[in-house]
Amino acid sequence: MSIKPRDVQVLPVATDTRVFRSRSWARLRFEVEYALAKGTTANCFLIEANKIALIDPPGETFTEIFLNALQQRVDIKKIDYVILGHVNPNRAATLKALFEIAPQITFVCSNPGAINLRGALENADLPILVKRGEETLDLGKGHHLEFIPTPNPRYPDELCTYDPQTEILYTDKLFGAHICGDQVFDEGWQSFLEDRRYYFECVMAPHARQVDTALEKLSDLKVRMYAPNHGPMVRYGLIELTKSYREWIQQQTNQENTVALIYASAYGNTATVAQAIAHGITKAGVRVESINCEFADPAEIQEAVEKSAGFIMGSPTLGGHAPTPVQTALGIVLANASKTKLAGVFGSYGWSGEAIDILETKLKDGGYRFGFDPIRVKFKPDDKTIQFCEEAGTDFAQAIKRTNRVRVASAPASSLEQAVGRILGSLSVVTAKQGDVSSAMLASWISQASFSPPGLTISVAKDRALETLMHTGNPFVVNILAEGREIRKHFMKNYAPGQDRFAGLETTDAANGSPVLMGALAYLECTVKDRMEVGDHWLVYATVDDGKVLNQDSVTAVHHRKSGNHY
Ligand SMILES: Cc1cc2nc3c(=O)[nH]c(=O)nc-3n(C[C@H](O)[C@H](O)[C@H](O)COP(=O)(O)O)c2cc1C
Repeated sequence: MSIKPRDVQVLPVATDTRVFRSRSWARLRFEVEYALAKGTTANCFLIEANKIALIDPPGETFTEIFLNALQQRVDIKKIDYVILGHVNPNRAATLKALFEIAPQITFVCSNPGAINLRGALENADLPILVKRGEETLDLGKGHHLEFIPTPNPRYPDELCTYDPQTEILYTDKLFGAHICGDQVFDEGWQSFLEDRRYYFECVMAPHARQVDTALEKLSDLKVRMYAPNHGPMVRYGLIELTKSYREWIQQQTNQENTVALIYASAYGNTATVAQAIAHGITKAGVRVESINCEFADPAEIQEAVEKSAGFIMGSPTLGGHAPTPVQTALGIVLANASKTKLAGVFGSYGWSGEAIDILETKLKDGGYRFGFDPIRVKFKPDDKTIQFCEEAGTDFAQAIKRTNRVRVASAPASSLEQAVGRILGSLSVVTAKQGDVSSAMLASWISQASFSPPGLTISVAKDRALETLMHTGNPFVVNILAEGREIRKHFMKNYAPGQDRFAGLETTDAANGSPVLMGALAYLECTVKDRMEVGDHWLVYATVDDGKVLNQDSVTAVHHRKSGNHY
């Protein structure tokens, strides 16, 4: 497959305002938020009034092409301000290059942002205007900018910027999506909702409480457009997306069980692992309360731990130790978390990883049970590790739900459940593979849905590992089983996170790359066209692109059930 090269798309979007969309058509990074592999855009905005301001230059993957594109539109030496919605080490290369060309620049960011920026640029004397929420910045011609700090544990320095002249709210991470394309705005916004939802689940759901506070702060502004860091600008679907965000937050806060995810990360690797674990937890219907040890006060950590059904601690190893804020948090956890709470440990390290050992030993000595074995990730995780972490998170959440479920074990199936149980479905194994990541799931809720084009629907429980590979555009294979128990038994097992689902089975790759089970009766090569949220499942509609009967003599395995409340 040929992929277009990275480029920068430039377009005027409002009075005196232009967007620079640095585009990557391929997956940009191995982080769970990029897992749908639709590429992304890093959006930067230029306001040219009496003073010139640049908002959110892109990360180092784009430094060169971005600066070239910028130089063609504006004299970089005349830029007065660079406003930063958040500062991360990845942006440092571009900021350094900009500052070298244009030493007249004054940076504008939040207070925690200023600390990060001085560190990232290794320059204690950087000219920085700190915005705490009260101060404005007048660029002239009506662009009298306002600033709204919207901190959260992942981005404690997040700062939104509002321009009353254009009524654009520059939202940084809020309202983004990782999609690449030519569309600058969100006309036909419904088609972006699935990607925005996925982005929300990965980036926002683990700190839903803080996102709620941010929306509250922003709700008084008269906004015509959201200008997020990634994906299309939000103009047409602004009201609906804001409403959806509120609903998605509500879904999180309504969950019965919470896991406290307590971590620190100096360079972002441990945070990436945390995000993958968090996604695995939230997709299983358990809420995550993220705590960044560096920015949380002891009372906040104590309260989160006391309220949660389990806790997971993560730390990088720096100089053979866990950073001091992690050690302090560990002390608070040991003093306040009852022994019945399920525990977990993870961390990114370089060569020895002592911090992970310290967390493991102290919690073990403290008498806690572990929901998964300590996860040790060398430097940056790859996509297999991300999958592993996500599945470990799901297992952790399921263990918590099992422990806390009020058992109504002997309640007989109601007549409705018994009747629903009489619906028959052929028994199949759905398989999918993208890059190095593959998964499989036994499925009986599959129906033919259309004839032209040939299409089917599959119901996938939200906490299934396979669910991540079943988004719009993804290929997969339905392996229809013959009568007999062998393959069925293979896939009925409980799999450990990241475990190869296909070990010991004869498989081949279909044309779309997904595994075909040679022992199946027939297989269908499919592409996901749409998905709909139906209670605790996703209903996936897919077209069948190709298929083959592998065994003419057997009959289709059928799944007989006694109740519609069980598989
Ligand atoms: C100053 C410094 C000291 C480090 N010391 C150790 C160490 O003692 N042992 C180790 O295993 N890794 C060490 N590392 C590697 C980090 O643990 C590794 O880069 C990790 O990915 C950082 O995680 P983070 O991105 O979440 O901060 C060190 C890295 C730095 C920059």
